[in-house]
Amino acid sequence: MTEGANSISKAAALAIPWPGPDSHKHNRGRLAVICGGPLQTGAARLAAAAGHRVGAGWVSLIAAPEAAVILACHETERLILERRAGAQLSDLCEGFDACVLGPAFGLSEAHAGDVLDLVTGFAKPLVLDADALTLLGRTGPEGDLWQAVRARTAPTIITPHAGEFERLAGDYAPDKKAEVSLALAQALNVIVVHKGAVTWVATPEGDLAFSDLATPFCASAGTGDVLAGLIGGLLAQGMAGFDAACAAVWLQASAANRIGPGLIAGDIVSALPAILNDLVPEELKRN
Ligand SMILES: NC(=O)C1=CN([C@@H]2O[C@H](COP(=O)(O)OP(=O)(O)OC[C@H]3O[C@@H](n4cnc5c(N)ncnc54)[C@H](O)[C@@H]3O)[C@@H](O)[C@H]2O)[C@@H](O)CC1
Ligand SMILES: Nc1ncnc2c1ncn2[C@@H]1O[C@H](COP(=O)(O)OP(=O)(O)O)[C@@H](O)[C@H]1O
Repeated sequence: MTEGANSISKAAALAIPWPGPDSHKHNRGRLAVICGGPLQTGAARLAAAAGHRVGAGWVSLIAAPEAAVILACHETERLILERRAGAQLSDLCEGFDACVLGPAFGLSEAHAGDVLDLVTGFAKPLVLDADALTLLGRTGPEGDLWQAVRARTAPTIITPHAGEFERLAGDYAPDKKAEVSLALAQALNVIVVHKGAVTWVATPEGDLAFSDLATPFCASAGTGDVLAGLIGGLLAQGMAGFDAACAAVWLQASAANRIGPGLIAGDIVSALPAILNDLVPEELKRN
């Protein structure tokens, strides 16, 4: 079944959108990243910074007041959107082109309700990662949330690591990673980015690609949050789901490889401009 799978190469990243003379911050893609509680803001900040670096022109972090104050102490370029009691995430995300939900979000019933609200009410491309996937695994195929994800018409990209994948689809043999990724993509009607030393990207239509490019120094907290943000940033700029996922996987691996030993997640974000400069059309290149 994996015979038709493509190895993700630089060509995937050459397809990313570039700004032109008519670009301004609001038409380069507006990305929303949903933040968790006040002690858990780092993961969303990593995702938001990655989405911003990869070209989204306007990136907002959406957080409850206690977390918004923490964000305000850290953020310079990202906008902070305070979520007052009773406000629905789907309402706050109106006007954004894509959204990332899950990194360090939380696992309570209220969080599960928020995930269901956004999955149902946000009709644009959505990246579900981390806690959003754990909550999805809890409801299982018969649950409201699973059914709501299946019913979405806008692209949904999920980015499970092996532990999160098992919560969604159960145990699998290591040599069946491609097959189980495709099966989950079909079962959930989503694009699956099944992370690890080999990362597989699978769609419900049967597209399949893989990357084994990334340094094992990627095995470090927050690197998956960066990947989720990269995908979100590319989706916000209008890239199709599978293309955005493949490009983000290549960019994350290439930026990480440029750092190597000592890598921590934020370094991937910092290494991106150099990687992008190697890809950008000549007239936009830094000299
Ligand atoms: N800067 C931050 O604030 C960060 C916050 N994070 C958040 O921390 C919370 C816990 O994240 P975890 O990723 O530990 O998720 P989980 O706590 O959901 O899963 C970890 C469990 O899964 C198992 N597992 C199996 N295969 C694994 C694999 N390939 N990679 C990771 N775990 C695997 C582990 O043994 C462990 O028991 C999430 O909310 C996450 O978003 C992380 O994203 C790291 C960075
Ligand atoms: N051994 C490895 N070799 C290459 N890449 C890895 C390895 N382990 C993890 N990664 C990559 O690092 C990232 C880790 O993501 P994840 O586990 O979700 O981290 P976090 O939740 O802390 O952000 C993924 O992109 C994954 O593909």
